[in-house]
Amino acid sequence: MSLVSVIGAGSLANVFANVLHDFLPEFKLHSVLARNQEKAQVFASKYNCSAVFSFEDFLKNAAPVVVELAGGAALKEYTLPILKSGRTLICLSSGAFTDDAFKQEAICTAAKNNGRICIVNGAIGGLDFLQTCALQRGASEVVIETTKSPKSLLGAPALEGKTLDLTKKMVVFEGGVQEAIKGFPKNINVGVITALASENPHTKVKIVSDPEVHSNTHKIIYRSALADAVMEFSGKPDPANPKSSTTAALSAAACLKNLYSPISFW
Ligand SMILES: NC(=O)C1=CN([C@@H]2O[C@H](COP(=O)(O)OP(=O)(O)OC[C@H]3O[C@@H](n4cnc5c(N)ncnc54)[C@H](O)[C@@H]3O)[C@@H](O)[C@H]2O)C=CC1
Ligand SMILES: O=C([O-])CC(=O)C(=O)O
Repeated sequence: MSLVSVIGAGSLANVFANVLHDFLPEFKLHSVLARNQEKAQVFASKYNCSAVFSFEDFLKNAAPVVVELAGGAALKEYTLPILKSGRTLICLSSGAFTDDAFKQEAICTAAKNNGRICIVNGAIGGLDFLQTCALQRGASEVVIETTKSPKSLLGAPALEGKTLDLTKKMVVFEGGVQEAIKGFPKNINVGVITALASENPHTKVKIVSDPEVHSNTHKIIYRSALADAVMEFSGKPDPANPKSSTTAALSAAACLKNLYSPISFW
């Protein structure tokens, strides 16, 4: 049985733990690092793992694979020490890697210490295709259009002081990935990973608020001399947190499964 530790005891961490418990009995949750003590105790007793509240204590005893399901700030704070300890870090809040200096330091730290960073597909798919095409570079266009209901977008820093029309479809953002993740840190990690996997820093992001939708939809348009693709992913918002699609947590579980499996799908 392989052990895994998680950072965060929120919506996606619970989905992840459930999937492990119900469908991947070859894995056992070892520990959870959390901020909210009450949530963490409930999580720890439900999934029979230990709850830890200090990162230093967590790192001393963490499993060889750590899964981040906590947010960009947490990922930035914990990535380097986790990699220095030679562990594998599976991460969801990959928007943190728009900071190029941080990304390069993480890669160097992983390389030096036999650590590993796995950026998962999260709420989308197709990172394999984008990375495959990036081997010959030169994408002429990469666009991601994300559509969510207003309640999935509310609370985003970019919307502060603005009125979001709760009755009409509207474009709430158009621009680059850097600006997008700053303005919508809990909504557009998928935009960052699209840009990273396609190695296209000019990836364009459009975010649409649509009161009529009941899914989080991400449409990726990729064009290059080598191949064109249109990929659209529509996932149900997690009932506990409508900002996040439930499949994002499943994607971390699938990544974990691939890490240990004699057969993997790339
Ligand atoms: N790549 C992707 O496709 C997606 C990525 N995400 C990322 O996953 C994150 C988690 O999503 P949810 O579970 O829905 O959010 P959530 O808000 O339900 O849960 C996050 C949990 O992490 C905890 N947390 C925050 N900072 C922490 C820290 N420094 N140490 C320990 N715990 C900490 C919070 O207390 C909270 O319980 C999102 O913030 C987002 O960055 C979410 C959806 C899709
Ligand atoms: O869950 C989703 O649909 C996408 C998301 O929040 C993100 O990429 O941050």
